[in-house]
Amino acid sequence: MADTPFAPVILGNEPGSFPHSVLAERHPAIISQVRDAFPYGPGQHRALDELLKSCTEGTVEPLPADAPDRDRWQEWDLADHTGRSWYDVPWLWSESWFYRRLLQAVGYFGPGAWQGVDPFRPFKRAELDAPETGEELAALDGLRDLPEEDRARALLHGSLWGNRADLGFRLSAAGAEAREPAPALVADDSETLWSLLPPGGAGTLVLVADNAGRELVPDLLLIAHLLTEGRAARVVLHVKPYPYYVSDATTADVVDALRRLRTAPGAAGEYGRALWSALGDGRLDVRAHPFSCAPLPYERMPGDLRADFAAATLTLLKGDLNYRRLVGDRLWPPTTPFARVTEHFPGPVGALRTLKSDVITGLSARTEDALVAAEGQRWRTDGTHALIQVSPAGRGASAATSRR
Ligand SMILES: O=P(O)(O)OC[C@@]1(O)O[C@H](CO)[C@@H](O)[C@@H]1O
Repeated sequence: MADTPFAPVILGNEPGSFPHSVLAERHPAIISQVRDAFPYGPGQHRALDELLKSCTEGTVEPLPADAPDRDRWQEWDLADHTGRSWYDVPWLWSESWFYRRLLQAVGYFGPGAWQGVDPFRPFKRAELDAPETGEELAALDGLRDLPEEDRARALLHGSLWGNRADLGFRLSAAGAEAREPAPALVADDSETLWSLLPPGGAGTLVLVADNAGRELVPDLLLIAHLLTEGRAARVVLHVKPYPYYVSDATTADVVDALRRLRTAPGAAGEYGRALWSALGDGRLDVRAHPFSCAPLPYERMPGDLRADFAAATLTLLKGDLNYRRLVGDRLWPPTTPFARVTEHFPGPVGALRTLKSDVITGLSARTEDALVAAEGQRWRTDGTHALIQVSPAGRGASAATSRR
């Protein structure tokens, strides 16, 4: 990134800042929610107590010698951060570390009876079963008679705004759901997006999912539309290999959402059944790559994942965390071009995100000025603004074109 301005990596050590509040308040709140949701035994309670102490006033500790992912975390900078306060290492890193340690505390990685029991499952299930989800699905019937472009646009916006449904975010942004979203996007490259996914195109879309439940459902509906209308011949859906950031989608969550969709009445049920058969014949594929839970920016992705993204016509990343990982978790000047900070990406890439952390790029000076004049800096984190950003040419794009 030759002439990209210097931008500091975000740490969590500034009291009063959003990252600090996540470490000092959100993580302890998550521990107590998880503790209340399961009949854990004394060993798990002890481990949760230790985690609470470590994450609020302790330092990063090594993983046990028999941890199955020890080598991976060594590659992911664990040795560099061991012994340092959680607040003094990159915020992106300490957040991922928190979820890794929480799963360890409740026995998720086993061995033992609690192996594989998702500590966030009750919260995710409650969302999927909520009456609002049924209402959103029923509303799909109203789209039936619209021209294809209008349905595509409505489903794209459904997927975008679905990103407000983030359970971790709601823990610390009280009233976030109740606040009205701002309808105008702070950046909107949707024309470029649609030019990469034209009707009758034979391309592959990679969609990197974010939250389960009320975000994953509209993501799946968008995918169903793209496949059934021939805007994508194939879709690869990337999810998390283990529970993460409370509501992030895993394969089990995809299955839950598909079962919910398949049995819904009307258009939603049709979409659900179309997705079910697309999985059966390989037009839709689900992947859960270990790097999806890595505490690192995508710039450091491993070769096999890079190859997956390079082979896609377009990779769309959902949500705030994926955005931070895509552009780098740094305090960029907001007018830094999105295309420049995503140059490292191996192919065309886009972001669908509601703004829930300080990181932002690709704004016009006019948009930034208007946001600051109206709201100070609150627009960055309160989840009421959204963007669609697309860069049609990552570094590997020319090489990948021949494969598309
Ligand atoms: O990725 P998502 O679900 O859109 O948002 C994740 C999030 O809630 O978690 C981080 C703070 O913990 C922020 O980046 C963001 O607010």
